[in-house]
Amino acid sequence: MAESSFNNLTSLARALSQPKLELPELNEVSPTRPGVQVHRRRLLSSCNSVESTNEPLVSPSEEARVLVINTGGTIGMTIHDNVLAPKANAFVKSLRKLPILHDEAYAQQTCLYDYYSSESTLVLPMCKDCKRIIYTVLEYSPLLDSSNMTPDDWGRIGKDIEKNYQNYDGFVILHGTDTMAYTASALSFMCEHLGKPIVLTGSQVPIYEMRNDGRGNLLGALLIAGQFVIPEVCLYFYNKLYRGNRVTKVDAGSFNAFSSPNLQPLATAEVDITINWDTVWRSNTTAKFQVSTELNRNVGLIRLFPGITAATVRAFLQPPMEGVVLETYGSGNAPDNRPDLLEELKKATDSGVIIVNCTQCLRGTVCTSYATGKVLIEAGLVAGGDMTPEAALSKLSYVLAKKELDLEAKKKLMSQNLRGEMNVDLAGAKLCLSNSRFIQVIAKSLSVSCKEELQAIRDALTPPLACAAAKIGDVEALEALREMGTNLCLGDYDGRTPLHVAACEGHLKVVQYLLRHGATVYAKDRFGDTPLCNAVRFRHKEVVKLLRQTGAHFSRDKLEEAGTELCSLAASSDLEGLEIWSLAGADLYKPGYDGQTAIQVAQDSGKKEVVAFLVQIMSSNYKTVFGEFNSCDDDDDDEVNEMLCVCMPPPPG
Ligand SMILES: NC(=O)C[C@H](N)C(=O)O
Repeated sequence: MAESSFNNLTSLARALSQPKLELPELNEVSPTRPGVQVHRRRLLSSCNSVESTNEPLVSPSEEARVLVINTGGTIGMTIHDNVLAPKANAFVKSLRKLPILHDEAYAQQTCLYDYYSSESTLVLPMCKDCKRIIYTVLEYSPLLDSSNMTPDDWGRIGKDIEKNYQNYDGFVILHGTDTMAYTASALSFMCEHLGKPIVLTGSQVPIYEMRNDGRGNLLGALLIAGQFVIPEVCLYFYNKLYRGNRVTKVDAGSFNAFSSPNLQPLATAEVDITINWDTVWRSNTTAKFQVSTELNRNVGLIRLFPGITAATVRAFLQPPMEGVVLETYGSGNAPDNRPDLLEELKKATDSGVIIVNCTQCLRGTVCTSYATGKVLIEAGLVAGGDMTPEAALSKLSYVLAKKELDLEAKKKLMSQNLRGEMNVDLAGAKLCLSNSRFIQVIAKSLSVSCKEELQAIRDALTPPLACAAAKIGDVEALEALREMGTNLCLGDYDGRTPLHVAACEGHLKVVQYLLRHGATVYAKDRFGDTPLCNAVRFRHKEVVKLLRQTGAHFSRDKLEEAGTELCSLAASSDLEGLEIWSLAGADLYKPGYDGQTAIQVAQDSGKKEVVAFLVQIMSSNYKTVFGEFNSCDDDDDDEVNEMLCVCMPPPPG
């Protein structure tokens, strides 16, 4: 494998040295953004209360938006009758007074509250990279101690994320710590084809107290959700970002309350925030994000202990029980001298109950090294690998709710890795690029000795190599790079990913390949552009369609500026441009900076073919949204006419 990958890379290197081949030109693929943010600028200029500060105003392309869903937990609790309980409607007010969590001067200067029409929208002070993170807090009522949470609450969170998915770059869920590992695990399964970060956090001491861990946890979660495209449900606590379905609460009294025993953290927030990109889950889909709130409640956890009676096990496994996590000893062992117990387990699995074998140990995996483990396979249990009991339970709940699957298919899903919750490939650990000859040869010629330097070379070299392969449409080279462990969602020095480059070039096959192998449609380069913006700019219709199908969308600011862009395309009779903007999701009814819509511009300048073209797209968009209308039906005709009246200017006089 190493040899063939090396050969591929050699041919890639050879291809790169051919004179006819052009390396990606930054100017070509990184358009500037004329006419940006007209709407926000208008608001800014109408804002009278601008106080001058020394800080430069940040254009909205350098802003990220995060939705904070506050479900409760200690972070927002106060003491009543000597006990801690959640306090409603106090959280945002208190954040406003904390300069590390809200920059009031910037909010006033940029008319933040007017623009987002929300008093619950706040803004962090400027980040190191001059980025602003704007966050809106959605507070649930009632706020809950997480001991009171149920799967209904998980469903509510999931639905709120789904509803707001397009409007935010990331999501932070404030949650009590007691059941946070369960919620994080459940959300990780419920969120299908996730492309943006969802970060759960909370605290051990309320944010209102002088010494607390809430401020640091919230700040860290916001910085991660706003700055990095980590397409996972994560949990941030005490300077570490974990995969949500790998954590467990291990300490009731420490700020360091969580542990991820079988997977290293996804990121650490020390002097710098360092993301461990090799561990971050990579999306591999061309499907849109959706939340599945169907969960099966007939599931449970039972912990084996010496002397457990068969009667206890039998009672637990009675209908309506459909799925059970059995917490076993060590590497998945149970007594093999207890036929009564094994018989109860066998009876249950024969009658269709799925029983998953998870270890009681904090660290390690279930395997069949012992006779005492083998008996459980014979009893029909599914091996849970290194899953936490929290993850196994919520996975059961999610999988059992899939009505379209039969029992065998459900069991198979339980033993597969769905969201990085288990490691099923411990034996065949992948060849890592830092071990490959290619990198080693370069490292040697640069006299690199230590692992960190080798990694730095790998991280600097592989994204541009992947971008170069994307530029020439070379899927084979990309495959070779991937097989050697390259993370294809990483960007080059300008944050431009192979997907950006393939979108510019219109290489549909490469785009398809990348989307199935870890690329994210939400990657923004240093100019704030996504692959969708690039595909629109270079007019690659099929790529635009595929990116849209995968859930790509314009940002709020881009949608604002679309009106002006559409008017100028209409004025220059650019039908192709109008079509591609419409395919990319621009609203053809959106007025430009002077209040005119594209169709009005075309009408005023006598461009009949443009008017006809726009009417045609608008009516076919209308049919897609509202279904085919029957021309014999007067009511439907009225609806279409009404629609056309809206987009047409009023008759003269
Ligand atoms: N630290 C906490 O948040 C504990 C609290 N009882 C909760 O889970 O809501």
